[in-house]
Amino acid sequence: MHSALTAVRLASKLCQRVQLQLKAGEKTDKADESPVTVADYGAQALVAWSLQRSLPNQPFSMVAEEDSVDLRQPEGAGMAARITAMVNEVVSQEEPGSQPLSEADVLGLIDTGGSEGGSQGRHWVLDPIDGTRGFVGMRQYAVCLGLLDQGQVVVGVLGCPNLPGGQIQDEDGAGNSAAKAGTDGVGVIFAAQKGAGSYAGPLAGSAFPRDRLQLSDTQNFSQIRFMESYESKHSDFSFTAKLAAKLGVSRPALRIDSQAKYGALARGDAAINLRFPRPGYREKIWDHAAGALIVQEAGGVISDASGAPLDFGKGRWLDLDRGIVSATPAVHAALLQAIQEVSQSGD
Ligand SMILES: Nc1ncnc2c1ncn2[C@@H]1O[C@H](COP(=O)(O)O)[C@@H](OP(=O)(O)O)[C@H]1O
Ligand SMILES: [Mg+2]
Ligand SMILES: [Mg+2]
Ligand SMILES: [Mg+2]
Repeated sequence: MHSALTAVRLASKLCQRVQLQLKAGEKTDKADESPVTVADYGAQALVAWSLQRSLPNQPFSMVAEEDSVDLRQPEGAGMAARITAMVNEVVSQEEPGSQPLSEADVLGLIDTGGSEGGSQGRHWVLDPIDGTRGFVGMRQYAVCLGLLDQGQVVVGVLGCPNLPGGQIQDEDGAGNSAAKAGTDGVGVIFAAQKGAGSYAGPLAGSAFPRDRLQLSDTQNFSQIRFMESYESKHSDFSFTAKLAAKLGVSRPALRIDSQAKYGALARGDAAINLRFPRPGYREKIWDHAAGALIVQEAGGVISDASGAPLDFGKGRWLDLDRGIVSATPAVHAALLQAIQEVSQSGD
């Protein structure tokens, strides 16, 4: 757990620096049109560096989102050099006097994330920046690190540099309008260990997060609200609006990027998190592993749209029925019923 916290904090530091100085040329679009920035790559390299340094005698396997293929093309050379410089900036602060990493070292660290994962052994699961669109748009994003042991998530850590330390009261408080990293009270780290609970605390510093998160269940649907992606292309907002109406939830949706939603759910900012991608979209394990444990250890429930638990031991992807829903227990049960009814009504 200590190694995971350290790795996430280092990567978050790099992301915060880059978000403040983002330049248009440093963003490229991947084949699926999702963006990737120097910070995604840099954060992935730093997490791999930090974990290997903290745990030198353990076999290292990591399932992570990014790889160095584009950086090894001639067009990627400038970006690779800049990533190397940024990673070295953080490494030299962490380990003064150390030999700087070469570009080949950094590309090699990024590529340690190519593991297939699975139901055997231990594998780190990393999304170096979840919510890259939010990161580029100066909104929410999260550095997400999980540990799989025999196919089960046993550790989950989320670094959320732009998340307010207190509960989000309204949409504006969600930090959607501007990055406020470094401002007083902004920047939260969430951590969970299987069987040992979920905790939140300040991202800054190095203290173990101390606030134990325990969800209180409710059936009062007129008071609760739900969360969903900020990006309409990531989830079907018309379906979620029907679900909310069916449940009697009348408050407007809280739309924020990334797994910061899972942290926000675990601490009670909202009672439901809904995600219904277009048909055919395949969910990746790094988009949910860390957040799922944080929700469960706080007393929440997460499943696919038919109620089946998420299986993180099947490789890099999740196999599931339509969407992913998480909520407090009674609300989750009502939600599954509402999903059936709204789906059957066909309108
Ligand atoms: N068309 C699509 N439908 C659903 N999810 C998508 C998508 N395109 C990208 N995503 C995923 O949605 C994640 C962000 O989730 P959210 O909408 O909650 O912010 C992205 O993570 P990355 O930003 O790590 O690539 C990406 O994996
Ligand atoms: Mg991405
Ligand atoms: Mg992601
Ligand atoms: Mg990502």
